[in-house]
Amino acid sequence: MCPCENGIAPPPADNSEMVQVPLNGSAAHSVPTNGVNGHANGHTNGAANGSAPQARPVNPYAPRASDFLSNVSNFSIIESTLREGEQFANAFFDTKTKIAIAKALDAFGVEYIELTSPAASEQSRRDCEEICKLGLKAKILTHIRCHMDDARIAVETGVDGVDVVIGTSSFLREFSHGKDMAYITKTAIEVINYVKSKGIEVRFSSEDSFRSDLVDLLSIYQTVDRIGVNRVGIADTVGCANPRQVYDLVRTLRGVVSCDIEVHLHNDTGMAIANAYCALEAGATHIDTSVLGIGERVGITPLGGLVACLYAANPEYVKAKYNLPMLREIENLVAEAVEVNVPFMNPITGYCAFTHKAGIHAKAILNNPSTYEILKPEDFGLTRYVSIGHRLTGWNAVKSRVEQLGLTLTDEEVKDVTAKIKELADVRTQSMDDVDTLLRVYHSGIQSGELAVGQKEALDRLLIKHREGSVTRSSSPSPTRA
Ligand SMILES: CC(=O)SCCNC(=O)CCNC(=O)[C@H](O)C(C)(C)COP(=O)(O)OP(=O)(O)OC[C@H]1O[C@@H](n2cnc3c(N)ncnc32)[C@H](O)[C@@H]1OP(=O)(O)O
Ligand SMILES: O=C(O)CCC(=O)C(=O)O
Ligand SMILES: [Zn+2]
Repeated sequence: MCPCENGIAPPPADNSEMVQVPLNGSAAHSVPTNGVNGHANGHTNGAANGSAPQARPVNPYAPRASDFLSNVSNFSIIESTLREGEQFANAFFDTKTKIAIAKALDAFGVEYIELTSPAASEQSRRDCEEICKLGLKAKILTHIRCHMDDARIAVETGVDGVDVVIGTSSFLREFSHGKDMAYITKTAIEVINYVKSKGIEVRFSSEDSFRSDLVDLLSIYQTVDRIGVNRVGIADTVGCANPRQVYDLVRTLRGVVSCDIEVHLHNDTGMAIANAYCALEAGATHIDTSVLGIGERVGITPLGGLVACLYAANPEYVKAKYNLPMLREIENLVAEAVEVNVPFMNPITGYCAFTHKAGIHAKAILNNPSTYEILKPEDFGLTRYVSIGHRLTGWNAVKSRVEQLGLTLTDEEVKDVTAKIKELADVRTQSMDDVDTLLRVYHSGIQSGELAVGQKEALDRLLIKHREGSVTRSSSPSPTRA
């Protein structure tokens, strides 16, 4: 079976159907670079496969030093699984689970953890206090309405900061809270001054920013900036924005306020990661995430996807900042808590994230993983796989398995046995055991002289004999980690 077919299961424990390929040595991972991003000292492996070393190619798309506004390599994550994530339809986090998630996020290294409003319920308030007492490295924030009642409750919980939000679009002004911009501004000033007077951080955010009037927005952001708010937030509450709109709004705001800029981006049209990236390029400083992106409707920028995207831009920066091998554990923890599976195509941790299948890919990957990988699995504590028991396989992938099994075949013989794999795989995908058995039977036939290249009937006879038990079976060794 194709490893991707059953999209929600993890890779088979015995690695059947896949070959693990070496991560070091001649297969060293390198990424073409212009020298600005973290792969500056990477090296291509032109010598692999016997060819001469090649000049390092320049990547015209890597971040440029001239992007003076860009914070792609200078940002903080506000992790909102315990706030926005609690708004996911399936979410119910008891205190123990909230603490486990908060500790895991802290160990991963997120800079902020945002918690549900203590005004939401008595238990929410108690949980907020509990998490504040854990002594985590991450700063603890809570998220409230722009209202003095909520602010008073929030500052009593022991949080390091309060995230204040109020809708500014005509939709929300008319159908949610019913307040005009003058009232919103007046209340925002009162709440911000109050929170500041308690000596903790305060952020002011306009909900539904992209459907709000630009003049209203800039005017209120400028006002709160002048009174010393720590951050202003832009929220794509309905997930309607595209990367260019995000870039433009953040870029404009960057010219208007001197405080930090946070973005909160919903994923209704699948833009949340791209939008977050563009926000950083335009000068945003803080990105809201949740594990697996959980939140209202289809949620917000996922932590893992954002990390993948920013790692691709600057691996060394992201590796130094976060404990990347923890990502899988955190996603599994949250997935279990909200009773979902990690999606098969999830960046980094998806079932097939590091599985290579087609023969053309497999050959190149075996020579140099950078050919078809922008993320190094080992940086995330994960392993690369090459799947070979299918009709898209190629002789180079098969040769690598032959060598892993310690068998000796000529290239011509490997091509011959590859043709047999394809013939069998035209009927059904071959498991790793099936492939290994075929390779062993083929090898012993060649050794004993019962078989030569191109003798299809002789090979079929040997396989039937093997199936009938007249050839001693030996079990396949599990592929070893290089
Ligand atoms: C886009 C977002 O995700 S914002 C964050 C959403 N988070 C939450 O809603 C937290 C969980 N919510 C709750 O527990 C409850 O909704 C509470 C405790 C906040 C309020 O509960 P209730 O008082 O029963 O009001 P209800 O939820 O029905 O309506 C929201 C009220 O807040 C007002 N409101 C809505 N947004 C805001 C805001 N940003 N700032 C100030 N007031 C607001 C509404 O006008 C409405 O007021 P009303 O009681 O005068 O009608
Ligand atoms: O507080 C914010 O910035 C965002 C609030 C929110 O969840 C949203 O607008 O979708
Ligand atoms: Zn949201």
